[in-house]
Amino acid sequence: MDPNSKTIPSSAAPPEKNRGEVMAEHRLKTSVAIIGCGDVGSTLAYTLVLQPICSEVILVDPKEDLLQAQVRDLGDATYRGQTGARVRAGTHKDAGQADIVVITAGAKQKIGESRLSLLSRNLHILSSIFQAMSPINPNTILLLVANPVDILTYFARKLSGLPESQVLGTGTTLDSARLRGILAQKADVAPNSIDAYVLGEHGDSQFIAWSSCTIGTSPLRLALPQVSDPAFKKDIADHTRGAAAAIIAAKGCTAYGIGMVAASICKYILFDSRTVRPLSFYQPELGCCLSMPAVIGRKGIIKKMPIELDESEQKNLEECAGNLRAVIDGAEKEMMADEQLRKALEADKGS
Ligand SMILES: NC(=O)C1=CN([C@@H]2O[C@H](COP(=O)(O)OP(=O)(O)OC[C@H]3O[C@@H](n4cnc5c(N)ncnc54)[C@H](O)[C@@H]3O)[C@@H](O)[C@H]2O)C=CC1
Ligand SMILES: CC(=O)C(=O)O
Repeated sequence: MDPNSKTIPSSAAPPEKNRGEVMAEHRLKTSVAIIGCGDVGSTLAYTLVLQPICSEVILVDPKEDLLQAQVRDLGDATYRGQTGARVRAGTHKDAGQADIVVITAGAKQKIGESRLSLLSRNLHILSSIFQAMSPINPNTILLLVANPVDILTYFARKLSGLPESQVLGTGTTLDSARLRGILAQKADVAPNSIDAYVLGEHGDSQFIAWSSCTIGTSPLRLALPQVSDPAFKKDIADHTRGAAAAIIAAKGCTAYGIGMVAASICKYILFDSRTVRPLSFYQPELGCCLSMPAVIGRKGIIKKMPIELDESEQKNLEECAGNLRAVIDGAEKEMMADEQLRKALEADKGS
């Protein structure tokens, strides 16, 4: 062989790629579809295009003028091309082929309204979305954001026909971020030095897993002795549970917190990062979807992470599951009375 030749001999094995190269190549081809580009969907899209998370963001919304305007505005934010992400409008069918489909479509709470009051409206929207996306990419990961997120995650699992591990809701990740924020203020440390979870419903029956909270490696009772006072714990829990209502009362929606939470979950999935977060996913022993700590990766929920709950937290969990189960039972009856929803549910039973 000519020693000066630059041609690679055909028998040479291609050089092995390291994990970074594999992930970079993978990132070149990854798409996140966002169904619903109102306040939450557009904030999520903005958060995604500012970080190197995916190569393409597909927006879907029946409000054509809003959709085109969001795509143009977000496109303007990508002009420097630092992350390489592109934004485009798509149909529900296009979205169903994406690597991740994030569902933010639906009604939102008005002042004083609870998340559960949105159920009937948002269940109809959810069912129509799955009909329009069908046939969905069997490897897609579905991330539910629209409320009531635990109940919609439960029905998305049924309506999509996807494996349980591929259907998850943002759940109490946002509530846990709020909890870490307030505990960080009280303890005068950075929020990322705190490990503290809100579990159960992303809603009124949520509870804090106090017994497992730590700051650094210190149990909370050592790092923040005020937690021995029940009134202090109640204030923290009320502050965390009431955060959404307080923000909505003043500005009409919450968007930045959930935008960051949902974008981070997309990143954990696409980077196969195996990060632990409290996500809403199906709990067979409880018969509903609610948030428990889980390991997230490229295939969705990789596994449930065990957590020790004390007696009162275990009671909270069971009460929370009982409430959610009662709402699911009521919604299933409503679905059976509604022709379109009944067909969607029966199609799932037949598959
Ligand atoms: N899980 C969480 O932590 C959070 C959940 N949310 C929930 O997210 C949802 C969206 O909130 P916002 O963006 O503020 O509401 P929004 O009203 O600003 O936007 C909703 C969008 O969904 C669109 N939409 C309706 N039907 C659709 C369909 N079939 N396909 C595609 N798009 C459709 C609407 O046209 C609208 O543009 C609400 O249910 C809200 O409660 C909001 C914040 C946090
Ligand atoms: C709206 C909502 O669910 C939240 O901000 O927690």
